[in-house]
Parts: sequence; structure tokens; C-alpha cells
Amino acid sequence: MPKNSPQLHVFPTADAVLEALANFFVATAHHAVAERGRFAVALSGGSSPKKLYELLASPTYRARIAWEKVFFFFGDERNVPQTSPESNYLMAKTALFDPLGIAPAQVFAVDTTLDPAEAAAQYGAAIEEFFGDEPARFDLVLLGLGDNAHTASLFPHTDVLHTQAVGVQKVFVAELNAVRITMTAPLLNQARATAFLVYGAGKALAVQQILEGPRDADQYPAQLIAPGNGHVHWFMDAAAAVDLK
Ligand SMILES: O=C(O)[C@H](O)[C@@H](O)[C@H](O)[C@H](O)COP(=O)(O)O
Repeated sequence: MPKNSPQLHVFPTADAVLEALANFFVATAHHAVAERGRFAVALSGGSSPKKLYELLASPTYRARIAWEKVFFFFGDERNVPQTSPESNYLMAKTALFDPLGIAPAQVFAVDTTLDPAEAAAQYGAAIEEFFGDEPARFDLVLLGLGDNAHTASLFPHTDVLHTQAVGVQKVFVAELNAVRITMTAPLLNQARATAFLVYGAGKALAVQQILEGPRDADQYPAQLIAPGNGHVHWFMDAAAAVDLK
């Protein structure tokens, strides 16, 4: 399979997708810890990954990872307090960090008490500090997909889609009338492994457009995700993959 081609992992049900991605997460973590002594993962937000995080924190999976060696980041965050039900940090804290007793020092959250531009700049600096003299390369980036083909907070027709900057930026999302803070595509694309988690019929059109439609990253931002070092994995249920040839 040519380098950079997406690797599709399609399962009959969402539960089967979650189990497969949880196993992929474990294997990726084991490899990273063996190679580098730690596992740096950028989590996705929204609703889809909540069940994945709960599964990883369940007795079946929690024993399979050296959680003290795992460092958590966020591919994007909403410009809301960390106590807001909209907060990606709060969702992960509730579903994953608290059940596993993850130490705060292992979690790198966006400081949404700051002005969004400052929050983005500070988050980018924190990522750079974590990786030190090395390039900021996450061992795994988890991504979701909106039904409009956005991923992280890379929304259609937004300026952040055109940056070459390896970092974190504020973005105003007109269709939501909301400000988000997001890792840029160049930063996401430095990852060693990238996995989309997509399930449900509502995502089928976006999946087909991204994987088989015309190249138009302004309209289908998830097409920007193409790590230079290898494959993007798509973990999907049959409903989300139904329109693929
Ligand atoms: O902050 C967010 O909302 C996510 O990072 C975003 O990119 C999400 O993955 C998609 O919007 C899909 O969201 P659902 O999983 O809720 O459909």
C-alpha cells in the first residue's frame, strides 16, 4: 500500500469499531513506551470518542497500559470554561483521566481562561516545551469527523486551513458563531500515527467526499490530514463507510 494512503478499518457496529480502536491505542502506546519511554497522544473531542475513553478506562483495557507514561493533549478545544459541558477537557477528564487517576502533570489542557489567541499561543508553547529540542511529533493523534468534513476545529472555509505553521491557532467558526482553539494541520501531520474514529450514517457522505471525492481541502478539511510519515487509519462502522466504493 503506498505511503500516506488511508488504511480503512470497517466494522459492522460502533461497538466493534471502539474495541478495534482501543486495541490500536494500546498497541501504539506499547510501541511508543518501548521506543521512547512515553506515549504522547492528542485526544479528539466531541461525542464520538467518549465511549472510547470509557472503554480504555474499563478493567479490560486499563491494565494493559502503563498510564503513568502517557501524556495527554487536545487536538482542539472549545472557548469555554473547563467546567462547561461543551469542554473537550471536561469530557476526557470525566471519561478517562478521573477513572484512571491520571496525574494533572500528565494532562496538557488549553487554558480557556485566557483570551483565545493567547490561549492558542500558550498551548503551542507548552507543546514545544514538552517535546524540547525534538519536533513536536505526537505518537498518536485521535481525530473525529464532522458531517461537514471538519476535523479537530479545522472547519470549511476558515483561515486556519491555509497556514503552514506547525502550532496551535484560534479560529472563528462562522457556522457555529463560536471561537475554537485548534492544532494546525501541519502540527497534526507530524504525528507518528493518526486515527479517525467515525461511526453513524450521518457521517457517510463526508467520509465518501473526503476519501473518494475531488481534492478540495477548503470544502473538506479532513483531506488536509496526510502525515508525511505514513498512514492515516480510519476506524469506521459500516454505516459511516456505506457510500465508499
Ligand atoms: O471539538 C470537537 O467537537 C471535535 O474535535 C470535533 O472535530 C469532533 O470530532 C467532530 O465535530 C465530530 O463530533 P461528534 O463526534 O460529536 O460527531
